[in-house]
Amino acid sequence: MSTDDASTADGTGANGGKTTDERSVDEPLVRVDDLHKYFWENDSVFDRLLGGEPVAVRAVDGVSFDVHRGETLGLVGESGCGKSTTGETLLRLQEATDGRVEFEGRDVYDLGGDELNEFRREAQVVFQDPFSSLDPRMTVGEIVRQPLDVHDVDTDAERRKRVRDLLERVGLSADQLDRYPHEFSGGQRQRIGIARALALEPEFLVLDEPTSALDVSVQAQVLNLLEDLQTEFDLTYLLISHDLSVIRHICDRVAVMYLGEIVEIGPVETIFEEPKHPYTEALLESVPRATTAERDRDRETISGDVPSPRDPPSGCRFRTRCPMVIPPDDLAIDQDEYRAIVNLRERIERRDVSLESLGEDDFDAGETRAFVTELKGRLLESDLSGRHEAVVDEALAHLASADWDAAAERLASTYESVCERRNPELGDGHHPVACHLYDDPESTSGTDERGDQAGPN
Ligand SMILES: Nc1ncnc2c1ncn2[C@@H]1O[C@H](COP(=O)(O)OP(=O)(O)OP(=O)(O)O)[C@@H](O)[C@H]1O
Repeated sequence: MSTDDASTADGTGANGGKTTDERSVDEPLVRVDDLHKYFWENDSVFDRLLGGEPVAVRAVDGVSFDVHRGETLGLVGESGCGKSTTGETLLRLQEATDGRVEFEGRDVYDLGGDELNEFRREAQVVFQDPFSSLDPRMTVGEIVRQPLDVHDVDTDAERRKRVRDLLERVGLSADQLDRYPHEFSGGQRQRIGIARALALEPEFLVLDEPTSALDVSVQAQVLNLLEDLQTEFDLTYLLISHDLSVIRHICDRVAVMYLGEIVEIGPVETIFEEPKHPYTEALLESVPRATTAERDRDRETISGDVPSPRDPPSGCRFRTRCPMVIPPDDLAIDQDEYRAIVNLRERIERRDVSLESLGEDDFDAGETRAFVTELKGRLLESDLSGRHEAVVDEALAHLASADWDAAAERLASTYESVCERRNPELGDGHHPVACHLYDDPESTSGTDERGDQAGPN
């Protein structure tokens, strides 16, 4: 958690004559602006034989946020939504595809020479897996000392003293310097990883799932250690986690990520008590409940899988799983019925409906009716109300002649949602959310329709 006093020891003078306190108010330590990281994949033999264009995996697709001095910003979301790639790209461990990252006001991607070295000292990372991130052939002393050697910091004797101090500070004994990683438990190894990250006295740490490989009993100890170190060394954290209880324990603010984008950001208590985005609500709903009374309530999970970042849905990326997708203005329909028709539409658009056993082509009118009734029974769990049943019947009748496009168009013409046409913007302020449920009708009425955005090349 941030401390009230986020100032550093150097006092006044730097940065245009502002004191560090003034800087802490108006200038974030890290500023991420429209960051993109695409991985280009064209690796399968098939792809090469067909000579197809490489397909971008849009791991991070236009992410913007600030990290203020002394705070812990959490980055949360399901596996594969781009959290680690965001952390690694902003540290310049991966090359960005597009966008800008500033650290203390300087563009990280423009740094070279001494300035880059300094950034490498100031911004460090602690990885998830303390078993694979420590070199098994090095002693613990060598591991913690390595960054000091690489950056040629201090004299030999000072380095040795610093390593001993660091080990003690993270709760290990300086007598354990000559031992190897395999001689330590998971929690102790993570403490070694933290000591190594602190060796160069950084200002900023990316903590990438720092406790998720640890036993639950050890997790809280490591989180408490991270909190203590933050206060003692004026550290700023970006904490990446899929675990909401970890986020709640340690973060000041939370950014919620879905499929390469940030969908909501705000103070931790606000996000937990008054979530706005249906994805945030669904994430919170899917957390196991602490009390028996809470456990008795139905626990909802988020339906379906995260779509592929190679081909994300148009418009709002969560719309394919969203329990609150917005029907057209002129359509009176309840959400369950709308969701059933939206799902049916998607299957038809993907041609993911088996028609084989129903026969194909050359139906007469009576047979077409029977075809539609049979197909509807297979595809929909419950009956639709009058008007909607008629539209769905018309659409399914096109499938009797395997006219997939006509079926999809019939449904699109009645049921197309704003959620698929436009990608909602996150906006600014204390608690912004990227969801059309929160659109201001005045300001969005003239907005460009942006479906599947082209993104950077
Ligand atoms: N080197 C790579 N090449 C191709 N695709 C990649 C690469 N690294 C990550 N990805 C893809 O980018 C997307 C985002 O991955 P990332 O690891 O950043 O997600 P995450 O939210 O951190 O998930 P997790 O918690 O599982 O690590 C995933 O679809 C992943 O498969």
